[in-house]
Amino acid sequence: MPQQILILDFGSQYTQLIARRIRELNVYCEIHPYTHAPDLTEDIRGVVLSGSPCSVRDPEAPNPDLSRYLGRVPVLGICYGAQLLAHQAGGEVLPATIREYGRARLSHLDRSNALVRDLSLDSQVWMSHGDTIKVLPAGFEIIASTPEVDVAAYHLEGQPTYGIQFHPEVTHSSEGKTLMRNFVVDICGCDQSWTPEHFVDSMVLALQHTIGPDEKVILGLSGGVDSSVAALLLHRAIGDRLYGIFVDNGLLRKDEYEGVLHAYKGLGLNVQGVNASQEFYSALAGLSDPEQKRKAIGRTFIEVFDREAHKVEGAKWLAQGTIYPDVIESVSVKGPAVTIKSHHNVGGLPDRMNLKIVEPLRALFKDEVRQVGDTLGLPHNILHRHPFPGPGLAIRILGDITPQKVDLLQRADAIFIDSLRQTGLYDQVWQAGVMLLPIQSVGVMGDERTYEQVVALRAVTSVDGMTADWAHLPYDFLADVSNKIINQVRGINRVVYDISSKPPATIEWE
Ligand SMILES: Nc1ncnc2c1ncn2[C@@H]1O[C@H](COP(=O)(O)OP(=O)(O)OP(=O)(O)O)[C@@H](O)[C@H]1O
Ligand SMILES: O=c1[nH]c(=O)c2[nH+]cn([C@@H]3O[C@H](COP(=O)(O)O)[C@@H](O)[C@H]3O)c2[nH]1
Ligand SMILES: NC(=O)CC[C@H](N)C(=O)O
Ligand SMILES: [Mg+2]
Repeated sequence: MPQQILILDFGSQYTQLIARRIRELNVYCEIHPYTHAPDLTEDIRGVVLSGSPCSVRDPEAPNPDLSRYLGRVPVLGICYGAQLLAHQAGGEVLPATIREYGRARLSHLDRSNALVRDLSLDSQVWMSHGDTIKVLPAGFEIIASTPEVDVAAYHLEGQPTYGIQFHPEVTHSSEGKTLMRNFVVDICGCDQSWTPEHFVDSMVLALQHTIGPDEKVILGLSGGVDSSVAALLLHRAIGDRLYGIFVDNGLLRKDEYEGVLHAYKGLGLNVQGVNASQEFYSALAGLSDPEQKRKAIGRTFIEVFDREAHKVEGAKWLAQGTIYPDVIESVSVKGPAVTIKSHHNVGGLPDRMNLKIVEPLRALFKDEVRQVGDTLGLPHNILHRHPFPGPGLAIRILGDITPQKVDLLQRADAIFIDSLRQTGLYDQVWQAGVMLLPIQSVGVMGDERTYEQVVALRAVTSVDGMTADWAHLPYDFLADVSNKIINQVRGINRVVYDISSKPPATIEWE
């Protein structure tokens, strides 16, 4: 196991950001819910306690026994974490007279202290709290203050235990990164060796160790980043004992099936293309409810995949492109979120297949997956491909699905995406696509009345797809795309642009 920082999660909205900041320092870290705090092991070099929506004054609030860490490795409490350490040691945490959300500036700093050594006076920090530490326990010293908050940061004398009221993990804390570096590198002594190259080398060894010398692995490939990077890693570890399966569900974009297969062959991957369009169309026939469509697609994926996997004799493993946010969400302190959309998942294979699961990307965030892909030589067009949903165009055709509608949408979508590429706008938006609406509208073309379909263009900016804003594409660009679609795609006489953010809308329309 690499050296690591343990992050105990108390349910803060910023916990993943703490992990992001530590990973950016090339130090490995893991988030664990406070209810499952692991024992101290040699690889754990320090512990960060996250913030929380709870108040330490509430008898029901999280209050785990931290004695297994305190005094033995450095501990940094952030916001709730800081309040909790002070509260447990006999200090006093009270509701603040004014609740503080937003910017503040440091007005006092003890620069002899390693945590805040190179911060500047007047540095902006981000506050988000309703409680405040009024009285520090014996032995705790203040190392930073703001005009509103005396105890903006503290240190327990003689021990590597620290607390900060503000949030160094958010970018609004202008020297937050420096503070995190001081803790992780100087105080915990981590050596910043967690790099993509290091990850590739150690993961290849680990995969060779886990997967027996004659065992075969099956992997569903989609042409997307996650499954492609997983494939390259596995290929490096076990060569042609990796069997990739790429399913044409009849819902891919124009020329995508051939293009993706071609790219994979070029990478030396052992990939089988399976044309199952008719099966998907049959399963979708007559369905127009979004959830029913998603479920039918998920079911058909499993049937096709199951059948194809059985053709690979001696397969022992199923590989999946699961990434870290998927893992964290399933063990989150906040519990499972309500279902907005049922995401299809080829991973849901029937138990009777008896395959063991291998997930080489489970520890990585999306941008780290891209860095690893880059290290492994994944071509730019796959590496920076916009995300594309597994159910494909079926969730961009509102209402029931027919091959004719898929064909219409494929042509409109190709014009939009090609135009984005040609104008260099493709890399500036996070995801783009076209929606085929279940309505017709009146138009006039060459003096004749038309009564044809409407499409909506969708382009968003985002960091992780959880929230998104509509992309402010230039009017001239939109005008050009609209013209091209209406002139070149027979059956569409009107183009609109979707200007909804997420939330309250979602990126896909179904
Ligand atoms: N057409 C397909 N054929 C085979 N497997 C598929 C197909 N579409 C999706 N999958 C499987 O479903 C998984 C989930 O898809 P998802 O879109 O979340 O990830 P991805 O396609 O690998 O990457 P990205 O998020 O960049 O699109 C994929 O990793 C892949 O294993
Ligand atoms: O693999 C996938 N299977 C699915 O069922 C699925 N549904 C939505 N998406 C993608 O997820 C992101 C967020 O989409 P929404 O804002 O529409 O929920 C966007 O990037 C969507 O394209 C899916 N990806
Ligand atoms: N961001 C936080 O951790 C807040 C801690 C606590 N709920 C407070 O309001 O002070
Ligand atoms: Mg995908």
